[in-house]
Amino acid sequence: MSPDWWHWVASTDSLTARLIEAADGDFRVRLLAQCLTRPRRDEALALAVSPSHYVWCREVALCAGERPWVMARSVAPLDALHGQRLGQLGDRSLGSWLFRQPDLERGPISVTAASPCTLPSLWGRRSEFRHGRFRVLVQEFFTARMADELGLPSR
Ligand SMILES: C=C(O[C@@H]1C=C(C(=O)O)C=C[C@H]1O)C(=O)O
Repeated sequence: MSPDWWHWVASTDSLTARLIEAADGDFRVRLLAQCLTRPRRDEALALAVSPSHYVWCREVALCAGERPWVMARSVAPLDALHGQRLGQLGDRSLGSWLFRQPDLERGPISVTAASPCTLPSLWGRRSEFRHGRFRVLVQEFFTARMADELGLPSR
């Protein structure tokens, strides 16, 4: 992986904050879906939950203006979701809420070249955030559009 991509994929601070800066403030979260659903098999494994148990799922496009730079899919087990009021996030960034939690912990970031989302992406990463008993697996896929617009290499 090139150092330019490593700067994005391996960062442990808020991706939202980095995107706001890179997009010169013209950053938007486009909510694509927010629902209760069964996790994908790899998500169930990562969260150590049964694939038959429902999870909270949120899919967004993190955009510079109208142009998707990152596609994100976050899934959280329901048992510790109560009282987190994430259903009202709407087009506010999940990160803007996560990084306000004083006891936030972030697990290791795993990287993949695969991308299950529709838009072509060059790199994907995922990590688990914890805040008390609350856990959320956050998966982000960096699009080829972002690479083009930021002059990032193809790998
Ligand atoms: C975890 C963060 O939040 C980002 C925002 C998301 C959202 O609004 O659903 C999802 C994943 C992240 O890319 C972050 O800012 O690092």
